[in-house]
Amino acid sequence: MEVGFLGLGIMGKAMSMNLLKNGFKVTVWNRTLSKCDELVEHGASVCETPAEVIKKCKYTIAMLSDPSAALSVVFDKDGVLEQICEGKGYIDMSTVDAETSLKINEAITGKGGRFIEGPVSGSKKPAEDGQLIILAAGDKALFEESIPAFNVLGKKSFYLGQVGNGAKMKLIVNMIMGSMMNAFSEGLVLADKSGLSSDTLLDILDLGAMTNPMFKGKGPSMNKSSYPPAFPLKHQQKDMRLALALGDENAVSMPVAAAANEAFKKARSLGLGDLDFSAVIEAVKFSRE
Ligand SMILES: NC(=O)C1=CN([C@@H]2O[C@H](COP(=O)(O)OP(=O)(O)OC[C@H]3O[C@@H](n4cnc5c(N)ncnc54)[C@H](OP(=O)(O)O)[C@@H]3O)[C@@H](O)[C@H]2O)C=CC1
Ligand SMILES: O=CCCC(=O)O
Repeated sequence: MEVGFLGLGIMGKAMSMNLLKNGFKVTVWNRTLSKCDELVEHGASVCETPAEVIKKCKYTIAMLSDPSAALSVVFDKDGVLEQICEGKGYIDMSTVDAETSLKINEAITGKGGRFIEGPVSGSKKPAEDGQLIILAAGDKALFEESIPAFNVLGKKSFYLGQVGNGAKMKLIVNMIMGSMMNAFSEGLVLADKSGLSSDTLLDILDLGAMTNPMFKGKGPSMNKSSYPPAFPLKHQQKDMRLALALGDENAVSMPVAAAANEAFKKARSLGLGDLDFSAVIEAVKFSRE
């Protein structure tokens, strides 16, 4: 199976590498073209524009930073829309809001192409290991045709119905994650400021009802003030912002998520946006100094 891949950031690079290792022919494009070099060394072909990738491949996956990037790659000059047509499928796995996904769906299907959204849960390591959780929605036949690729990229693929449902589900999952990360950060800082060992706190949490891979995976490095980016903080704040907008639309009061969003905004204003989202603990420390 031959696939195109647009966007080689932390996730896109790991996902496209995984497809290559599992026997897929992959044609890549990235805005900063030099980021394609490593993939080419592993057997990928490269194109200079998204339109060229779409022209070459029956199926193209995108993994881009945010709504504005997802829209620009489709609608701008040399973008996806210039070559999408009947017989071609576009699979956007970026985390965006439902409105963005619906706009892209309308444009793609208006040209005779097929579209699904497929945002993912899971970060850099699950992407490298093919252990993502795929939250797909849209054209059912395209979803089924994408299963061989999804089985390489992920451990489970959900089909959630109409376009927009995947985006909404993903934002809800990440809203919960961002709120949890804030509560966790406050606990670690409070333990430390109260004269307790935050490493011991991790051991205690790990033995009880709140044990989870996020606390277990990120806690030790947070206690060392180390935040190598797996999931960039700026993207987590984007997801909180989009989830809060979904709350607005549905008149759901979400004070916990709103407070978490403020902490992520504070962390961005401190210049921490490109670090891992666990760096939000620095905003908690800052507010207590
Ligand atoms: N990292 C993670 O753990 C996870 C991330 N996600 C989501 O996946 C998506 C990608 O995340 P991640 O790989 O971490 O992000 P990165 O910031 O590492 O990569 C972002 C990608 O988007 C491209 N891009 C940004 N703006 C534009 C634009 N205007 N036009 C074209 N391309 C653009 C970048 O290109 P360039 O290299 O030129 O800057 C890069 O390829 C995001 O939506 C994120 O929320 C979902 C699950 C987990
Ligand atoms: O969107 C990013 C999700 C990160 C994760 O699920 O660990």
